[in-house]
Amino acid sequence: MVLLGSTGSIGVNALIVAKRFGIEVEVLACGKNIKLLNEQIKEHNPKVVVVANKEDVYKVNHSHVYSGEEAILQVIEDSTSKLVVNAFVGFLGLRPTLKAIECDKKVALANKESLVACGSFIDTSKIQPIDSEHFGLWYLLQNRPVSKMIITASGGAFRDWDIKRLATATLEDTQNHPNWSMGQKITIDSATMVNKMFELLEARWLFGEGEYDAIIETQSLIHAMIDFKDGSTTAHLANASMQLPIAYALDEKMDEAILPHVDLLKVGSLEFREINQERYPIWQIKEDLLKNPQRGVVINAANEAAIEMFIAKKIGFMDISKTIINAYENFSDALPLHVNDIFLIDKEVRKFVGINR
Ligand SMILES: NC(=O)C1=CN([C@@H]2O[C@H](COP(=O)(O)OP(=O)(O)OC[C@H]3O[C@@H](n4cnc5c(N)ncnc54)[C@H](OP(=O)(O)O)[C@@H]3O)[C@@H](O)[C@H]2O)C=CC1
Ligand SMILES: CC(=O)[C@@H](O)[C@H](O)COP(=O)(O)O
Ligand SMILES: [Mn+2]
Repeated sequence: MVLLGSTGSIGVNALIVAKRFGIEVEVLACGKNIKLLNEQIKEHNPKVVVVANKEDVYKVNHSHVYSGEEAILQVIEDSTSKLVVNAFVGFLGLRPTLKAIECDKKVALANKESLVACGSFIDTSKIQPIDSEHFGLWYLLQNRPVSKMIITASGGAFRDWDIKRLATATLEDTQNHPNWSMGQKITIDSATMVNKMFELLEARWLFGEGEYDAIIETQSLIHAMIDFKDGSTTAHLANASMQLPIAYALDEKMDEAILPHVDLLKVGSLEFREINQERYPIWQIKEDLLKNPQRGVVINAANEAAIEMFIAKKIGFMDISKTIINAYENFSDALPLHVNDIFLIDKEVRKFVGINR
């Protein structure tokens, strides 16, 4: 397989699963964590390696090392693997997703920003999602009429904070996720509830038009539920580990125990909450966005630009959602008609956010 983002939270888990299934690793690509990359090279013996920066190439213990975005695309094109695992974070992951599909490879897709920004131009028949909620929906779907698909949210780091304190939340505070250990960006997205908004869009592109919604389940043991037209509701429960969705994305014939079952007697009770617009202002645009999913490119770009400013301490935590909503309103008529428009709109939105902060 080709593994993009090998040093991240998903990448590390993907290598554990690949080793267990005896899947050969042809390519490893990452950003700046060369120490971990060198350990991965030793253990997985890839044919080719790609890092973000030219200055790091000499630090990598391998004879075929390339750097930069163009090299990633070239390496995908040259690879013989039929599977690309895309675990890059952010808009950076989109071109590799498009390239892998163009090369007729199957994409095990963790990089949700690809679908959020460009879902209308992505052939989802080539994609197996690595996201716990979409894996849950995929697992539950059967040939019966569906009334609604529901995904769950943990509520993120601030679900129990007094709302008045949220404006003062720091980057460090955002990283205090109640249930999952993930990369920095998605953990911020979880705290703002942008992650769940992204996941509703992701679901819309993966499973088609229909009713989608999200609720909070505080332990992240239920990942997805389906309301069927007949009045039945089914739920997907699994312990909070990405190794299960990854295992299915890597091996369709998966027939072994990956996780211990959820022990409901130990769990005792589950708590559900509504997603409140005062705590999570991004939820104000949920209905409109689900009616206009092609506008995901705007919220993705505004979110990435706002997070950069939050990390640089130029804006506060609650300004992230404000920035996204402001950009969403300003770019109300931005309709991508071609895949190239996605890259143009992305650039324009980032410029707008930079000027209007
Ligand atoms: N973590 C999770 O449980 C889940 C994650 N996802 C999605 O999966 C994706 C990855 O998330 P996660 O693993 O948490 O993120 P991480 O931040 O942990 O990992 C991101 C990976 O991308 C690499 N990377 C970052 N910038 C560059 C660059 N410029 N060039 C090349 N590589 C780069 C990083 O390299 P390095 O660290 O070496 O700089 C790292 O390998 C995201 O889209 C996220 O939303 C979806 C569901 C669950
Ligand atoms: C593990 C996974 O799939 C994440 O997307 C997770 O859902 C994030 O947690 P939140 O539910 O807090 O957004
Ligand atoms: Mn998820």
